[in-house]
Amino acid sequence: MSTPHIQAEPGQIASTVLMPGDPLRAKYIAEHFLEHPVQVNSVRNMLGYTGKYNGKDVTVMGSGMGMPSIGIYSYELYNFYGVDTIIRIGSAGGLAPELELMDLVVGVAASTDSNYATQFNMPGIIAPTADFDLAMNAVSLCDELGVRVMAGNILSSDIFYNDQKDALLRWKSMGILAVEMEAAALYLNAARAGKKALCLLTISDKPLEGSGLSSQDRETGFTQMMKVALELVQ
Ligand SMILES: O=P(O)(O)O[C@H]1O[C@H](CO)[C@@H](O)[C@H]1O
Ligand SMILES: O=c1cc[nH]c(=O)[nH]1
Repeated sequence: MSTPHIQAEPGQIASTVLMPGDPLRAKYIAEHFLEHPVQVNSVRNMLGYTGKYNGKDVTVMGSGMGMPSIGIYSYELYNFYGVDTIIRIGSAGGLAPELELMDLVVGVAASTDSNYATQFNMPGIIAPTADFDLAMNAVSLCDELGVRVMAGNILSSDIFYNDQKDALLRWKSMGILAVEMEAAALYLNAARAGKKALCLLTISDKPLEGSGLSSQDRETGFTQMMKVALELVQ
């Protein structure tokens, strides 16, 4: 079996998948953290690897940027490959004043400006949420490791360069901690499939202040988040 976007054979994908947006971040994690990594996907260069971490099977695969992209990959992983848990490990723009570059954020819920949820035809507004145990365990692990972390509501936006200059300020005024571009679709696909998801983020930018990390740091610099995510693998 393969899908239009994933060439892996059945059994080549572990029940837990770590998903950075950047496929080169997936390659970096496989090469630096996994034992015996095997490449299981290269369709569209969306690199995926399966290996072991502390004796446990884990797959690391890119999601691409934005909700249409992670919507495709998470749907296929949950529904065609029997994946149980997807942990997104992404970069984000910090909105909460307490957040500094390289701090971690646990996305307990993902507010959004996207229409992704309309396909589910809910009779109201559904709140895309993380798996509670995964979120709690991630915060505990950060505390144990002495990693600075905040947990709460994040924004999954369709728009990186927004013409509405006050949009982020308005989300910030409602307590949104950070902005990224995938978690809401991931959480909704997990809910629909009856599966688990979490979005862990590293603050790579302070968009309201104009500071940010280099592209190289975004590819390889997020080792604390990578370790926390790998420790969450059951
Ligand atoms: O670093 P990743 O995981 O790609 O996440 C963030 O970075 C990209 C934008 O630069 C978007 O995908 C956003 O969600
Ligand atoms: O969506 C994103 C991701 C990283 N940094 C941002 O400012 N926005």
